[in-house]
Amino acid sequence: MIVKSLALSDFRNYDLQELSFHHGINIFYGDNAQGKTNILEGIYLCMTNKSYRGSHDREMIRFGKEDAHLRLEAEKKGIPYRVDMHLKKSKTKGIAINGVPIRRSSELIGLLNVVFFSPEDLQVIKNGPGERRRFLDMELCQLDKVYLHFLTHYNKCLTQRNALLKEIDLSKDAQAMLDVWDAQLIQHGKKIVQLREAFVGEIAPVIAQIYHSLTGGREQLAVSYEPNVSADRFDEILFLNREREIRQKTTLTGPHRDDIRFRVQNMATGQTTDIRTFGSQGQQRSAALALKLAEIEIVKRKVNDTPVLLLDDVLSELDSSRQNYLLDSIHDIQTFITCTGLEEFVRHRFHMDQIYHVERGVVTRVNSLNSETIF
Ligand SMILES: Nc1ncnc2c1ncn2[C@@H]1O[C@H](COP(=O)(O)OP(=O)(O)OP(=O)(O)O)[C@@H](O)[C@H]1O
Repeated sequence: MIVKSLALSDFRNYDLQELSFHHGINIFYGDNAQGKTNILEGIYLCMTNKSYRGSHDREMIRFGKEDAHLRLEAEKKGIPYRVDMHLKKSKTKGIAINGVPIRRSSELIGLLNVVFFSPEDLQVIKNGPGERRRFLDMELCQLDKVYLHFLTHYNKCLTQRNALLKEIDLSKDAQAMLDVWDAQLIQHGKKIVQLREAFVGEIAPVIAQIYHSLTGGREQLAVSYEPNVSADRFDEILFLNREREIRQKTTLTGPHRDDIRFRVQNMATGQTTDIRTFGSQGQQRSAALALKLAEIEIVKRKVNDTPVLLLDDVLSELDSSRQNYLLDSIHDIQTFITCTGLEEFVRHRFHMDQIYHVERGVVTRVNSLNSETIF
């Protein structure tokens, strides 16, 4: 799929900006804090209803304004889509798809497919399990509406159950209320565990294959799902943990405590290491890159079309062999890259289809490169 255009008004540091894009590689370059990431954020927001940075709607509205408007035109499998978004300071945003307002924002999710890659994603292996769960959730929600449904209900239920645990005594009435929440937690939690298990099972061999070629066959990566509790034993373990949860006033059992394990085997020595805690920075970065590239592959398989790729300042964080690997892998995908300068692109002869210069919330198309633009 491709994003054809984006129009922003009063979004972040943009007053009015209209942009059309190339179906290949689009580069946004400029100094720090000029508005490059804001463009990617606008694209991502229109495609997923969420800010990749986790910002609230009101934070994305231009300082001093009450509303922001975004319009994105895309094409998926030859079918055109238009997303209009109206962000409001103190009300929920309005969204229309092809001119028709939607009642629930979940209707937008999964319609268009995007993969975002930022320097923070390179930390996903070494950071805490919350980041790895976030990866699972973001992927699964885009690919599976059923997952989104279970996750939303599970999270609501978890919040209610934790609120009850904060107040609960051991009286019969309170325990009966807990039983009600437990039944729902189990019902939705089991589905989440099963869907995560299937997803990791599918993505693991793809990650392994990419990692293998990234390391020139020297290392093998095994990725596995590490559920806090298996779907079969959820009821039993939740019941066993009840007293402890009442004492600690929080839910200790369930997929909100899951993780993904990354183990690397050195082919020469046979030694296996859990790279979440013992990996070198290089191993953790290669695994994170493999994870992102596998994400693209899985979207391609499931949707039968390529996702759009957003690379936010990520190339400068990779060494040249990983840069080359990444850029070689994405030749058939519409890509948006932000960077502070073009020097590296020119030096390594990386392919660029359209270049934009970003300065103080104004984007201009660069039609020819000269030494002034590059250095
Ligand atoms: N709601 C807002 N209203 C107006 N300006 C904003 C708003 N939110 C952020 N900004 C401005 O946007 C700019 C940051 O933009 P952005 O994050 O896109 O930078 P960037 O060009 O990607 O920089 P870097 O290379 O440092 O990542 C800052 O100048 C910031 O003050």
